[in-house]
Order: sequence, then C-alpha cells, then structure tokens
Amino acid sequence: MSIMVPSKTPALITPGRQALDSALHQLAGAVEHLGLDDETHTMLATPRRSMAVAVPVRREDGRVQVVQGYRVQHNASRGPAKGGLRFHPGTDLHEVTALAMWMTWKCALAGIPYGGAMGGVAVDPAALTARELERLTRRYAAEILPLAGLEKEVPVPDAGTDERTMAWIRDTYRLDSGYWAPGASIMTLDDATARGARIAALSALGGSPMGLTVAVQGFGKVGARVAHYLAEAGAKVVAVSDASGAVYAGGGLDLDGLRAWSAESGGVSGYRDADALHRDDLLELDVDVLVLAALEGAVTEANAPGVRARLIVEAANGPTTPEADEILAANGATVVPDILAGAGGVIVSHLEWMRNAQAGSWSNAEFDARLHDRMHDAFIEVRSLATARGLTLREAAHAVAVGRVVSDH
Ligand SMILES: NC(=O)c1ccc[n+]([C@@H]2O[C@H](COP(=O)([O-])OP(=O)(O)OC[C@H]3O[C@@H](n4cnc5c(N)ncnc54)[C@H](O)[C@@H]3O)[C@@H](O)[C@H]2O)c1
Repeated sequence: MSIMVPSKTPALITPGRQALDSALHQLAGAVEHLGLDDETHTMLATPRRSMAVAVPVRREDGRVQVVQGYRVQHNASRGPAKGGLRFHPGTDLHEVTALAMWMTWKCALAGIPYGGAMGGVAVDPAALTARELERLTRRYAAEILPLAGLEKEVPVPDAGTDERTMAWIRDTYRLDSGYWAPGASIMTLDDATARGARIAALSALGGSPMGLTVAVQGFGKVGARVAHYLAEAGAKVVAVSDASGAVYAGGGLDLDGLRAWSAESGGVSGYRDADALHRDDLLELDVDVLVLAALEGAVTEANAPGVRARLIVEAANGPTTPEADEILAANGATVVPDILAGAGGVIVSHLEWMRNAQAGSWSNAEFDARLHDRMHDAFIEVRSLATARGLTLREAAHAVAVGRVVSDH
C-alpha cells in the first residue's frame, strides 16, 4: 500500500525554528572564519543531549492538561552544562536548542568553565494559578532528572520563570537525592544580567551615557533593571515596551512609577504619565540606544531599515535575525551581541561558585568590580578582533567563543 504525500505541504516555520536557523547561521560564519572542518562543524551544530517530556498538570477544576517540556545540553566540553528555564506558550525544541547553543558560546566568551544548556515548557505561566504552576514545575523537574539534578545542573530563571520556580526545582531535586544545596545568591541572576548589559553598553559608548536617549524593548525581569541602571548612569529612558504595549515620555519615564503600575496592572500599557505607543513602533524611535530585552526575532529584515538607534544592546538572546544584522551593519549601527551583552548572569553565577569554593565572603562591591572587569575584558577582546579583521561585534564574538570551545574539546 502506498502512502499519499501531499506534493505541496506548506513549511511550518515556527519562531523557534527561526531562532535555531539564526544560531546555526552564526555558527557557520564562525566555522568559516576559523577554517574548521566539516566534522567539527557538525559536532558543534549538534546538541550533546536533548530530551522532550510530556508534563501532565492537574488544573484546579480537576482536568489534567498535558504540556510539552524540553531540556537540551548543547555542549559540555568546557565544564558542566549551564542554562536557563523558560515558560512560554511558543517554546519548542528548536528554540530550546538555539538557546542552549547560545549559552555555550556565552560561557566560552566570558571565559567561564561551563557548557551550555537550556530548558523550556510550552505553557503560559500567567494562565495558571500558583498551585498549578508549582505542580507543573515539580513534575517537569522530576521528568528531566536523568539530565539534571543538584550535582549536575540546576536551571536558572529566564522568560516566564523566577526565583520561586527555581526553589521548587531545587526542592524536587533535593527530595530525589536527599542532598541539600544552598540556593541563595548574592544578587539575582536577572539583576546580574542587567548590570552586565549596562557595562556592555557603557563599554561600547566609551564612557558615560549622560544625556543619551534610550528605548527598552521588554520591561521584564532583565529589561526593567537595564532601564534602571542606564537611567542611574545618566541616560534618559524615554520609552519601554512589553507584551501589553509601549509607553513614551520625551523628558524621560518615571521608572519607579512605571514598575509599580506594571506590577499592579500586569503590563506597562495604560500608564498615565506617558504617551501610549504601538509595541513595535518602539523599535523605530529616534533614540541613541535601543536595548532589546524581550525574546528572539524582534528585529527582522522587515523592521531593521527603520531602526534609528546607533547602538543596539542585546540583553535578550537572539533578538536580531541574520538578515536584520546585515541591514543594521550596512546602516552603520553597532550591535553589542547577546552572547556578550547578556553574559552578566553566568559570570556572577561563576563568581558565586568561586566564592563558595573558597568559603570566602565578598561584598556586593567586590562582585560588581569583578563583573565589570570580566565584561569589559570580553568586550575589548571582541572589539579588537572585529577591528583587526573587519568583522561585526557578533561575528567576532562568535569567532572567539567557538574557537575556545574547539580548543577545549
Ligand atoms: N533572566 C535572566 O537571568 C536572563 C539572563 C540572560 C538572558 N536573558 C534573556 O533576556 C530576555 C528576557 O528575559 P527575562 O528573564 O527578563 O524575561 P521576562 O519574561 O521577565 O521578560 C520578558 C519581557 O518581554 C516582554 N515581551 C514579550 N514579547 C514582547 C514584544 N513582542 N514586544 C515587547 N515586549 C515583549 C514581556 O511582556 C516581558 O515584559 C530573554 O531573551 C532571556 O533569554 C535572561
């Protein structure tokens, strides 16, 4: 019996597939630059381990809903695989693989002895009660235990998850192993990521952002803090957006008021002391600096020609597609890429590991100084290579990171 296959099946390109295509495109550029062979290219393009799990969650009304969960370890040649956990309805295995790959490069670029991993659950956390979310998180943690566990890897927060999610995960691992590990951090990793993004922005500007105008896409855990730190350094944050909409105030936004409004109402939309803006129009505002702190695929070939900021700082992972990259470079804009600008979280988590291993006690100021040195050194290394070889900062960052992973393999 023959099976009929429709001759023209429309290809389904999910945002996750687009993210993975971007990650593979960037890898291919680095492979070419470094002159690596096909076997090495295949090894770097293929995650070491991938896991897809079905996660049943009992809803408050007694129904059982099954959602998909994933955990991917992309590479562990430089050390234990490290990575975040995302709860988002659009998450799929492609997206999680791309994020795990970017994490490998991020750790290598920052000179940290970790590999890259990532987890995801295809769910909208805002649509679940706290008890449903806890049941879901614990069940996901139990399902991925063969790849995870306290002594192997504990995920860190990403979009849609927070410290509470991580506490449920640690507790589930602890129940499994009978082993207790401290979870408390000197600063939250999203705060560390935001501090790192500020250092990257200031390094790219060559000094203070005093008086420069800034727009921030994604007023979430990372974006709200980047906005705060850039304002603290003297910049004027004139616009921010989230999934609900965008707001603009030419004289600078009252970020404390906006955070309070957003916490109360669930988004920035409707904030009274600013003008409303369409969410996507924020990307094309006439500002000096554009911070991308939402999700992948924000700047594409469709909107890149309209981006007017001269400096784009990627606190998010994969927010710019390769086609958009080319347009931005041709227009003379500088992009500080995700694997550099978003490395603050993994750097601080490594610093904490060092501090704990030495049983030492470092002050917040010491953490900040070390974070600054590592971010700034990575920036200088990337910019020197970019200048010497005529590369964009992203191409140079990938060349440094991929070269490091290959030499440690
Ligand atoms: N949390 C961390 O420690 C960390 C570390 C490194 C990188 N990142 C990356 O930073 C990004 C944000 O992570 P987060 O932890 O702040 O997530 P989050 O869920 O706290 O915030 C994401 C924000 O983006 C907004 N958003 C979604 N779609 C949007 C759109 N189309 N336009 C405008 N805003 C939109 C959401 O409403 C939300 O405010 C992600 O790419 C993540 O991978 C996070």
